[in-house]
Amino acid sequence: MQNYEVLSHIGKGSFGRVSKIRRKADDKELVWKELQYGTMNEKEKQQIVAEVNILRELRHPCIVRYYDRIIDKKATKLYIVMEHCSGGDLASLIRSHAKNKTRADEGFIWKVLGQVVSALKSCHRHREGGEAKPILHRDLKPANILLDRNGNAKLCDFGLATELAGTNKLAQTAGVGTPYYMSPELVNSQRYDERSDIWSVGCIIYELAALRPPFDAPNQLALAVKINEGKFKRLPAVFSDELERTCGWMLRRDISRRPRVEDLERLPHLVLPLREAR
Ligand SMILES: CNC(=O)c1c(C)[nH]c(/C=C2\C(=O)Nc3ccc(Cl)cc32)c1C
Repeated sequence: MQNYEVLSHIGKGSFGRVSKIRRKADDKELVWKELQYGTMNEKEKQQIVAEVNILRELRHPCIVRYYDRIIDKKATKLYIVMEHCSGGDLASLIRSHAKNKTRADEGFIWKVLGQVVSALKSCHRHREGGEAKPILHRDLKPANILLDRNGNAKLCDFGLATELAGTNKLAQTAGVGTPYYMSPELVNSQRYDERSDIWSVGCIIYELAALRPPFDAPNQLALAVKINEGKFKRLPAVFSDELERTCGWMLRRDISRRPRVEDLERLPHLVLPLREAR
């Protein structure tokens, strides 16, 4: 703890408070997520251990970097030290556009989609010791997509991530938020897989364009009905048919008709321009 100085409290992750800190050795600005494990049950403690292990295993430019973990046994607190992203999170950006009655640029939206798909590919296609070991995020939402100082997207908060694909488990949403981004199979506690994360990405990209989620309701029961109906308004006319079609593809109710990361990578807007021949 003495190696860091707390600068400010900047948000709330799953299970804990997020603070901006300074590493005294080199003045580097980082964050830590503070977790009070003394009041956690065994399942929550296992989830925290899983989150740290997953963060340590995943190294990707579009996933917030893990630096360190500190255990304060006296206070029964765990601190996970990670990369600071000065651009904040997409939820704040969406709120700001809605407040100022402005729209996100379509090019930016495609860039965010490309970077999130790239990050998810490193999760869904994770391998360990030559064995496929897919990692599902399971809690993708605008607040869990951060922006660095150059406006590049970074996935964060693997607090509900799991290394088990396809188990018939309902995501235990630790937060109290309304599950706007939950797929039909999770809502109906049916079998799910990596394409449940893709549904959430569809909701996020839709909301970044429309400034409201595709499925909205005053309570969780009404929201579940809307998610199962699967009907949502067309994006504002300023956005291209291709963005509209791509959101519709990710928001297919039938999980087998939804794209996987490789399908999305082939979208023309996501094929990164080849470097000019030198
Ligand atoms: C309005 N939001 C902010 O100002 C903000 C900023 C500048 N950074 C963050 C959050 C994180 C940040 O900068 N790095 C992080 C790593 C892990 C997690 Cl769970 C969260 C963060 C936030 C919420």
